[in-house]
Amino acid sequence: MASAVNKSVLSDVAAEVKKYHFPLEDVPRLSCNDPVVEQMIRNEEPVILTDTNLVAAGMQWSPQYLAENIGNGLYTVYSSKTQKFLYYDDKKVARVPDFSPPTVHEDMTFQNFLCKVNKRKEGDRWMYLQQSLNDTVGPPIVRDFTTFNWAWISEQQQKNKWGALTSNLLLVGMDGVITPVHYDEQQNFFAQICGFKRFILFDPSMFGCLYPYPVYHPHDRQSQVDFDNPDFVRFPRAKELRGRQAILGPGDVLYLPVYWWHQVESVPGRGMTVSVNFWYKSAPTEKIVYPLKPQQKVAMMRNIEKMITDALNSTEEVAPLMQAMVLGRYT
Ligand SMILES: O=C(O)C(=O)C[C@H](CCCc1ccccc1)C(=O)O
Ligand SMILES: [Zn+2]
Repeated sequence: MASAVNKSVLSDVAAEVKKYHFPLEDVPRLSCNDPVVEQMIRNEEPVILTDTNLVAAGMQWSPQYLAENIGNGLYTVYSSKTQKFLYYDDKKVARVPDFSPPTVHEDMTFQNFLCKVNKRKEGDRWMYLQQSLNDTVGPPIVRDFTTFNWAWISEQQQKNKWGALTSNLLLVGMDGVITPVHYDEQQNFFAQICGFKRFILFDPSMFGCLYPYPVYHPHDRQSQVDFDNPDFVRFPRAKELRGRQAILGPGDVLYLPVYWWHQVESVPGRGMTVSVNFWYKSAPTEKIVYPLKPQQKVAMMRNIEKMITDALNSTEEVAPLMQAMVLGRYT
């Protein structure tokens, strides 16, 4: 089945995207009927699926269509002085005294968001609407939502023993916006509807090269490494990074396995992007099998960090204690 996005457009987009200091290999683009796909999802390997028809009627969700049909509910719109939208957890801001949020978010109607985007001038803040779909959306959107390919995605959920669908995040970005490299703790089927998104992916074993913020920090799960200006003094192992790239066009779906690092770029010059993700709780670990998977080691490190921080009841004492435990003893 011909993939919805044609190959020559994809190679044009591939030539346009930014180059970074690390090598990238292409993520395979396969039909969801290809038997290899089932194995890749089972093995938690990223793969682009070209013909799931996952969002079905949602393929008509252009920014204009959404403005006309989504109703007058309020949506969370992030704005940033730069193209980067480094996510932060509001609930953890209090614990880091001099934390200055890199973005601000404001609730507004979809129509107001689109109006602000259309009249934005050079030098104005960049804007990115990121909102979980809920029942406040207008009836046409609810109807489109029911046409999603729930049979197919529920089959993936069951076959891989994933937990519940936790949310569908609606993402509407100006072209050029970037979500810097981070990992999530959920399985993700990411559906691209409008425009082109370039994913840079790193497998979970690269945790040591990406230097995530402390777990208690508002930027928990985000890397401290700035790909546009990597500080190889503070983060020397960033030099060892080797990644994968997935360029998604309208109709493409990326299977993004839990704990896999990803940076998401709305390709400049290719129009506003509209995407919907499907976040699922990951399968519970039934039986511990050795050697442990990198994902399990990341989960362990997170638990240990939380335990030590809570037990010390102070963030300043975490590093000295862990250094005393390891330096000169295990290194
Ligand atoms: O679907 C995913 O996982 C993505 O990262 C998609 C990404 C926006 C996600 C925003 C976000 C980042 C961290 C925590 C919660 C929300 C994009 O498409 O720009
Ligand atoms: Zn993410």
